[in-house]
Parts: sequence; C-alpha cells; structure tokens
Amino acid sequence: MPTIALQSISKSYGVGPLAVQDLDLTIPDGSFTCLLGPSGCGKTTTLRMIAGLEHPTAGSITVGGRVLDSVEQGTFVPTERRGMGLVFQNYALWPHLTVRRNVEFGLRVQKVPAAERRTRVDAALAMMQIATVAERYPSQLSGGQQQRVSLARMLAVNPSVLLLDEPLSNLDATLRLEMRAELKRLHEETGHTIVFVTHDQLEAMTMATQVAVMKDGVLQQLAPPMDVYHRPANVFVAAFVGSPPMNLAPCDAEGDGLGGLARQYLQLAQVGPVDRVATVGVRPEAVRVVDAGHPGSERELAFDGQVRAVLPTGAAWTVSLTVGSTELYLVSTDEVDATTGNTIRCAVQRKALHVFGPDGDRLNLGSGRDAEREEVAQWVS
Ligand SMILES: Nc1ncnc2c1ncn2[C@@H]1O[C@H](COP(=O)(O)OP(=O)(O)OP(=O)(O)O)[C@@H](O)[C@H]1O
Repeated sequence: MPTIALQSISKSYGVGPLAVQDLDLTIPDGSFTCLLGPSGCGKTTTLRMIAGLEHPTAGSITVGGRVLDSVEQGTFVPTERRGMGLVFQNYALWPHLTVRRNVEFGLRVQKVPAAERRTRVDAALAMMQIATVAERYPSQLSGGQQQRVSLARMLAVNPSVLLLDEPLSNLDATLRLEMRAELKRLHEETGHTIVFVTHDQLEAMTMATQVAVMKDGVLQQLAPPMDVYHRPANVFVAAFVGSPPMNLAPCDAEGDGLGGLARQYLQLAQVGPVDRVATVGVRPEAVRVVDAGHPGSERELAFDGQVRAVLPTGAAWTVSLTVGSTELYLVSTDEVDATTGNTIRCAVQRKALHVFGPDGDRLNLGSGRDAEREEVAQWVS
C-alpha cells in the first residue's frame, strides 16, 4: 500500500482544546511508525482518524493519492473500505469461539472459500506461534497468548496497514519484551505498514522505523528513533525520550550548576552566541567518570560532582550527583568506584552537549574556534 499522508489534520471533540492540531504526518509504505507521547496528547485520536473511526474537523488523509478523508471536499471513506487492520488494547476476542475460529472470523465475513481459509489461518497461527493452542477457548489462554490471537486474526485478513493501539499494555514486562521482538520480526518478514500507538518510549525506540512524538495534540518531531534520541527537536522531546532522562539545566550566567558551567565552557570554546542558549542538556551516558584533576579542553567540559547515591543495576551503574546547585545523573557500564559524599571528576564531550533556545527548540552547536564556521553561521541565522 502506498504512503499514507495526513495533511493539516485537526480534531475537535467540541469540548476542551483541540485533540489534534494542524498535523502533517507522512507514513511511508512499509514503515513502522510509532505515535509516542504522554496520556491525552492525541495519539489514539490520530490512529482512529486514520482508521476512519473518527472524522477530522479539518484537513485531509490520503493513501497513495486516494482521498480517504477530506473535510473540504466532504469525502469520507468508511472503515471497512480502507483495507486496514485494527488491534486495540483489549483484545476483543469472541469468548465462545476457539482460537482457530476467532482467527478465521474475518475471513468468513469476507466469504473466503474454506480451503483458502484453512491455509491462511494456519499461516497466521504459525507466524504468531500459537498453533498448539488452536482448539482452546480465549478463557484458557494467558494474556500474551490472547494478544497473539488478536494479532493473528488481523494478519489472517492480510490488511496492508496494521493499526495498533497500545496492544502490549496489558502484558507483564517479560511478555512485552517478547512481543516487541515478535512484532519487529513480523514487520521485517511481511513488510506491512504498521502504525503503533504507545506512551512507552522504550517500545517506540526499539521497534519503530520512525517516531512521531506528540504533545497536547501537536507533533513535536518526526524522525527515526536514533535521531529523536540523539538530536531531539526541543526540550520536551529531550526530556520525554530516554531513561534516566536527559539532564537538563537552565543555562544562566550566574548558575553554579551544570547550566552555569556549560555556559562558561561554551563561551570559552567560542561556539557561537551563547546568549541564545536557554537550556543545556546532556544524556546520562555521555557523562564519563575521569581521574581527579582531569583538565577540561576545547573539546571537553570537565567538572567535579558530589556523589548522592550509587545505584548499580547489574548491567550498569547509575550515579546521582550534585553539581553546584543542580542534580545530575550519569550512567556508566564500567564500575563506578565511589561512595556517597565522595567527589568525582566528570567529563562531557562538547558534541554531547545539547542546547536549546528560549522557545525550547534545539539549537545547533558550532564546532569551535577553528573549524566549521558554517555551522556557527547557521546557528546565528
Ligand atoms: N470522545 C471524546 N470526547 C471528548 N474528548 C475526547 C474524546 N476522546 C478523546 N478526547 C480528548 O482528546 C484528547 C486526546 O485524547 P487521545 O485519546 O487521542 O489521547 P492519547 O494520547 O491517545 O491518550 P492515552 O494515552 O491516554 O490514550 C484528550 O484531551 C482527551 O481527553
């Protein structure tokens, strides 16, 4: 199925602010697009509009140029004629039908001949690895198995677009991990276009080919997961994606914490008009523990921090630090040899510093005194 394009889509439910506001979103054929954001940001409303379960208040939705919705033209294609499969949080399985009959259900509705039905159901059961429970009823299955049945039911119908609304939210941590891998495998095997709603940033990061981060009905960033992580478009995205979250501090001249240190450092490194920087950010894993007295340099900010707590997780060490009047987290995969109250020396590479302007939008750091003046010029413009 060709690209799905949402153009200037808004949705009002008649009460409160717009649930979705002027949304432009392109979902390429074969992509795994995650709609990510906190509760109430408009993810489900967006998915339901793509499915034809809600009418937009303004804008248009097209698939490969075919108009599914256009408020201006008065066009609306009903859900059943959109060729999309839907899976919601609650699996909505028929309790009186076996797994096989549940999976077969959509094909019977479509009047698919019996022999083909069997082949397609067997394939869907095999793909979701639930063939062994085909003759059981939903009440005899675990939550994870029920989830797989609802996915198999959708796959049997072979829709070109899969719309999934928090389909893993009822599963325990182990099953969620398993199902993430399963969904990713499924996507790679079938090449289906998947639109997946989640408020779980880890889910989005691990599965998506592109992530649409939303807040208050407004798209904040649309980019591949690693770009969202390494180049967040604004302070909201920077804080929302990552665990522990990015360390963020106001970049004020008087501050004695991370923000103040970063400001002095950026001024010394002459990377651009530092006055435009309102907030500075650094990912916890970008803070390295170095030897006492380690000097800073043009390419590296170095500072002392007081250890508040060392939190080993087994795979890594999370350290909570006080730097001047601010708090900071660092994560290290090497053992951190420190105890509460100790002072440790830390270093952050200049390229690992994220800077944001007064409106919260990302600024591009220049590369310093000698090189890449163009980048500095961009930052100034
Ligand atoms: N049927 C409705 N009538 C009125 N307001 C609604 C309706 N459905 C959603 N809203 C409002 O629209 C906004 C967006 O809701 P939506 O369900 O799309 O958000 P969401 O990001 O999916 O949230 P969650 O993760 O909690 O499901 C919210 O403010 C919500 O209260």
